[in-house]
Amino acid sequence: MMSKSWETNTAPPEPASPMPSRSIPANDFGPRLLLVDRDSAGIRSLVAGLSRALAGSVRVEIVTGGRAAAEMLRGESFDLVLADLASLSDLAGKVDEAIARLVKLSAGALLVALSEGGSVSVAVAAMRAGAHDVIALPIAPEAFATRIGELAQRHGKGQALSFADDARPGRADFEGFVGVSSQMQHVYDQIERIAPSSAPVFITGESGTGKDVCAEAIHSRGPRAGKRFVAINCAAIPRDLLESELFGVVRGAYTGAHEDRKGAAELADGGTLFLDEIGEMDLSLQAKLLRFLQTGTVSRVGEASQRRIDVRVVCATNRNPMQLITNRLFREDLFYRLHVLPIHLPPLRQRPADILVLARHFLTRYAAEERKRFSDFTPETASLMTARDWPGNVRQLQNLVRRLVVMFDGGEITAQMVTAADIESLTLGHQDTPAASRAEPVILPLWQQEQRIIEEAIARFSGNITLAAAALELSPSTIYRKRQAWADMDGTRRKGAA
Ligand SMILES: Nc1ncnc2c1ncn2[C@@H]1O[C@H](COP(=O)(O)OP(=O)(O)OP(=O)(O)O)[C@@H](O)[C@H]1O
Repeated sequence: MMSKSWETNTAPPEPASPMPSRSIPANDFGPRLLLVDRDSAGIRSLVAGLSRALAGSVRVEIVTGGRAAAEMLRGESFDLVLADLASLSDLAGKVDEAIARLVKLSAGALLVALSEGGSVSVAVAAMRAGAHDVIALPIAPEAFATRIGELAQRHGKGQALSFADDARPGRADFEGFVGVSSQMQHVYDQIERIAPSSAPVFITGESGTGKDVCAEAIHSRGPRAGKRFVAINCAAIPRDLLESELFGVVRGAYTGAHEDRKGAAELADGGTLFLDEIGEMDLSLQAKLLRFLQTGTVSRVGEASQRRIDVRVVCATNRNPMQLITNRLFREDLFYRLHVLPIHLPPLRQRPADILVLARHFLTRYAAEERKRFSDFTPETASLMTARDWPGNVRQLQNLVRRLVVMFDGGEITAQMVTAADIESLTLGHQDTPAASRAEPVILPLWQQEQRIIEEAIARFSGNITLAAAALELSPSTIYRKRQAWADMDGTRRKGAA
């Protein structure tokens, strides 16, 4: 087996020169990287830069070819496997087969494929076979390190693949974000690094992790800060209206178009256009968005002429974009146009250091708003809060603290108070059922139960979706999206019955 290794905290190799062959260090506390390549100076330079940026005594093993990689993976475990797709042909004839074999052998490692001028279909095949990501080469060393850091955070390898401290003290807040964790420091650094560029940004993260906050931070930190930031939520606007909301409309283009109107893209000219919940955009509008990104021009609905527009596009989704592509709900070509600078916001449960910091921040803010005096959380409550999973992320924590402040008069927040405030959200929508119907419960499909709970919450707040969403710890856009889906299902059923 052809293999070499180096340890970065002692003697990082010169980027373009051959790697020194070293024995494996006895002291083995840092991350472990396996590079599978074809002796490519470009790739080795990237890996040398990455390993210098990582914290700890990084050990890098290099093998040429997929078979050697498989052999290495059978005997040792790694934190990160970087596989140049062009070097795997000796392992299997097809890229997906080779990647699938490496994935199987590298259990627990982050597996990233590198593709030099590779086609989109090869990248998708590698992703489908289990690669965590495919990075197209060439790429700048800094962007490469950022991408690996982002993937490590996303796939729970943030601790093993943490970046060396750059001696700057951790920031407790940043452009609307509150959070001291190393994961959030990484997010702040990424925002600072990408803000000056005009390239599209693709933000991913579970609902409530702060994707809107992130988009605004990118705008505020960049050279377009003096111009407009225009956000459009692709899930909240009915499908038929989204095109005119995005690109504008001329008078008479359709019934109800009473006047010429600019769309979000035109309004954002010179500034930033934020496309939230991009995964919900339908395929025909995706084609128009792609054309806009390719040409930099828009046509209002009902108008033949083109208008040139200069916007920076930032988009966000809480869905897995690769899954959307696989299910043919999102165009691959549009994805690769938008996915130039990716940022992932880690869920709150993966950054427990932020939970109390955020809880105290919201307590201070809402207590001031409600003119009440709260001191702090009791130690027992603090550990209870830190141990929770927070599936609704920061939004759920924020709503809970807001309810606590509204429900209680002040003082120290106890575990009992938290439980009481929580029960309120859990029992929302439950009503006493007559004994007879309790005796023979009818089990409705999950979507119907969900629909009932959501509609009851909306009714309870007199039709105010924002308040209903807050009580249910959902985003308003999720409610809009679900209502649209139920309406579509209704329409389909009616058509079927006719
Ligand atoms: N790190 C943070 N610090 C302070 N507030 C935060 C942070 N993250 C999120 N928030 C707050 O949590 C709420 C939800 O954030 P945001 O709307 O940005 O989430 P999201 O990821 O876009 O959610 P969704 O996908 O449901 O739209 C907002 O009120 C936001 O201000």
